Amino acid sequence: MDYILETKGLTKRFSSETAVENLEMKIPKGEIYGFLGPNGAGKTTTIRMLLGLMKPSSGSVKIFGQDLNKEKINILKGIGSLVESPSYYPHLTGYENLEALRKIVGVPKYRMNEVLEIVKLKDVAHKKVKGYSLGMKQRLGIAAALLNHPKLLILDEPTNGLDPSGIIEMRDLIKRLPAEYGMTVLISSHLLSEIDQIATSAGIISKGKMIFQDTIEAMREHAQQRISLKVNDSHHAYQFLAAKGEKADFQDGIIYLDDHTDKQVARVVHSLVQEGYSLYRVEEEKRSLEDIFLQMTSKEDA
Ligand SMILES: Nc1ncnc2c1ncn2[C@@H]1O[C@H](COP(=O)(O)OP(=O)(O)OP(=O)(O)O)[C@@H](O)[C@H]1O
Repeated sequence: MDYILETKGLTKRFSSETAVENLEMKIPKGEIYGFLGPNGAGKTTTIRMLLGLMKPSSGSVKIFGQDLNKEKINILKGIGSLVESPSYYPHLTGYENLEALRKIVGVPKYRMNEVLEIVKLKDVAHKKVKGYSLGMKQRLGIAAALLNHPKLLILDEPTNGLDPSGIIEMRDLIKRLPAEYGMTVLISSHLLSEIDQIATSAGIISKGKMIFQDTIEAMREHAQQRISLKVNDSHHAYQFLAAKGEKADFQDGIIYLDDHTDKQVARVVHSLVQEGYSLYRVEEEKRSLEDIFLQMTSKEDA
């Protein structure tokens, strides 16, 4: 697997507590990686270490296949980030604020219009920033982060404090980045629903430890409990499935399938129909992702 970012045993201890403990973060190239955890879980501390803003107590960070400790300047050239709400000169326009940053980054002027186009701020670029909504200010921050054509974009809670329309705009913007610009995105959030809607893979951190890391589909599969099948002549249908070695239960005339993937469910349905059974219902008894998330993070409390 081609990881654009990989940490090994990443740990940060403050005098009284361990904020990040033995983190093995793996971000595949081209993904939107949702870094999810309750407030105080250690997301910002991790992100600060990934950006070289804070020194780890132990462990290492590899980005673009290079060690952050050794190749910091080179690596940071390929990263764009939005870590805190950016501060602007309120009496200058969005364009003028961005222009000041462009000069620091040292990219050609034509890049200004490109990034304003990406974040959809072209129409308001010549208005003063003091009239911008928080969402517009955040998108201007992303425009600045995109100036140097980053391969990796790191966003710490970019939707915090935004109103619903601001959240939708931000979400749409982030979703376009991998496909249209070949970027990989790391986005942190304390809201599962947000990660569920934006990310393609996810890591869940709780009390400084990574408690889950996989694709979003795998995370959703965790939320799947069991499939119930309502069939005619259900007792015989159950015996037929059991004889075939399916992991199934039978209760009150209903057949339940445990731990079945979509493909396995399709296979069971197909074989029942082929055998001549009438299938009335195939239903999923589902715990919500939110339940799973709460369960995972509260387990750590126990
Ligand atoms: N400079 C510091 N000195 C001491 N403790 C710190 C420092 N920075 C963070 N911490 C502690 O480390 C833990 C993790 O904090 P962190 O800000 O990384 O969490 P977070 O997941 O980003 O949460 P939030 O979303 O609330 O910012 C917290 O308990 C916090 O109090």
